[in-house]
Amino acid sequence: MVTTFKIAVLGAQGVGKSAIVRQFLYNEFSEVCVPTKARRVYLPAVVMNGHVHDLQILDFPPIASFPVNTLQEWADTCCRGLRSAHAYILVYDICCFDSFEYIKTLRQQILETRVIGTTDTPIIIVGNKRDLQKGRVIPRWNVSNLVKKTWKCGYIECSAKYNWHILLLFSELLKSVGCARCKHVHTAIRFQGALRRNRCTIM
Ligand SMILES: Nc1nc2c(ncn2[C@@H]2O[C@H](COP(=O)(O)OP(=O)(O)OP(=O)(O)O)[C@@H](O)[C@H]2O)c(=O)[nH]1
Repeated sequence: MVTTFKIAVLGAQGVGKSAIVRQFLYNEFSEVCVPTKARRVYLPAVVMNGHVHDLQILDFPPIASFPVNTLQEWADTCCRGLRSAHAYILVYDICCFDSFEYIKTLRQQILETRVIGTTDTPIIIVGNKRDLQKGRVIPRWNVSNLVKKTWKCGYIECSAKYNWHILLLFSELLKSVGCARCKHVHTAIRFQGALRRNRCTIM
């Protein structure tokens, strides 16, 4: 049986959302900053412990706010598919305080506006640009403590530039989505590079 997991990647402008997704899917990184103008949809598949899982990764441009209802979601083409995601990756730049404030607000909006019964949708907080950690603005311990203990969310720091912890991020996410057969997902997901690349489409 093939299961599809819909993953929404959100964050302020320039924090590295697209870089994370592209590093995960294509093992590539670009220093060039190309702002995301419209929502991009990638449809890769991952093989985990011998089972194929379809992923729908949605790379969103920065959004003004999380849509409060389906009507608002559909009125804004950039937001489509946001409310029905199975998991959220909220990315901030460890060198930019405002980008952390942005995801803080977004997380609160997600919790307040998601439909009843879906409040257990996993949210993973990602501190990107770990390679620039000399410019870190909030101590790692403080963020990690807040995110894990108070928010009860996963916390991972990564560097899309150096492909550091990118695989870990997606494997942790899939585990938290509740993929029952994914106990050893970290090893198995390494095969993702050989996946159906032709099915990765940018819409
Ligand atoms: N040093 C460093 N630079 C990064 C990293 N990830 C992304 N960047 C750079 O940050 C800039 C923005 O990256 P994007 O992936 O376009 O960021 P984004 O969040 O998708 O941006 P928008 O779509 O405009 O919101 C680019 O110049 C990237 O090269 C990282 O891990 N380390």
